[in-house]
Amino acid sequence: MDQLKRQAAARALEEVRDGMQLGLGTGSTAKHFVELLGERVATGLKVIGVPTSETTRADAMRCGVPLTTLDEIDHLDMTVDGADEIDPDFNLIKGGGGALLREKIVAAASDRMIVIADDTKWVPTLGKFPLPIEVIPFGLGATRRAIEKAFAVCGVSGQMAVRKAKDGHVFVTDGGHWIVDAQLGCIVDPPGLATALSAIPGVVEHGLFIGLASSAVLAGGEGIRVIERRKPKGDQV
Ligand SMILES: O=C(CO)[C@H](O)[C@H](O)COP(=O)(O)O
Repeated sequence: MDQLKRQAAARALEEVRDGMQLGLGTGSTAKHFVELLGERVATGLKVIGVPTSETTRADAMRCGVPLTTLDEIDHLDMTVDGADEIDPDFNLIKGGGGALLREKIVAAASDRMIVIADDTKWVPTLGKFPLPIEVIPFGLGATRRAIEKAFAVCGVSGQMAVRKAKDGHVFVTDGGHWIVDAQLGCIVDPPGLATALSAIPGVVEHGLFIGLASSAVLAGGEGIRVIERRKPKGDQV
C-alpha cells in the first residue's frame, strides 16, 4: 500500500513546474510527495511550499523544500494532498490526520488541488470513513446537539466520539481545537451536510471538501489512473 501511495505522489510530481507555489498536504501519501519534491529541489527545481500542518512543515524542512505562508504570497498554483475518501463527484472526506482546517484553507487558496491516494480511497458514496469535525472545546455539549440536528436534517445519523491521541489524551489540532469523528456510514448529500455543519457556531471546520479537488491520482494494482473533475473549481463549501 505504501508503494502505491508513493507511485501516486510521483505521478503528481510530474505536474510540478519550475517557479510554482505549492500547497503541501498532510498524511502518509502527502509525505511521499514532499520527499520526492525535496529530491527535485536538491537537483535544481525552484518551488516554494505552504505546509498544511506542523508535521508537514517539519518534513518539508528536513527534505529541503523552501517554505512560505499565505500571508507572504497571495495564491498557490497547486496543492497536492491525500484524502480519506473520494467520491465520483470529487467530494472528499479529509482529516484522518487531523489537519483538515489548514488543509482546507490551503486548498481553497489554490488554483488546483490534486488528490493523491491508493485506489481504495475511491468510493461510490462517502461516509464509511468517520467524518472528522473540528470543534471548539467550549460548549461542546451544545455543539454536539447542534451537529445531531444537522445530521437529522440531512438524513444521516451515527455515533460521535471525541478523537483521542495515541497516549489516550484528547487529540488537539495544530489550531488548538478538538475533533469529533462521526460514524455516518453513508452520506447521501455531502454538499448539503457541509453547508449545515458550517453554520454551527462551535464547528470550526469539517472534513467534507466540496468543489475543491480538481483531479485525483489513484494508484492501484493495475497501475495509475488520473481522473479529472469536469466541473470548474469554485462551488466549495
Ligand atoms: O486528510 C488528511 C490529514 O488530515 C490526509 O490527507 C488523509 O487522512 C489521508 O491520509 P493518508 O495519506 O495517510 O492515507
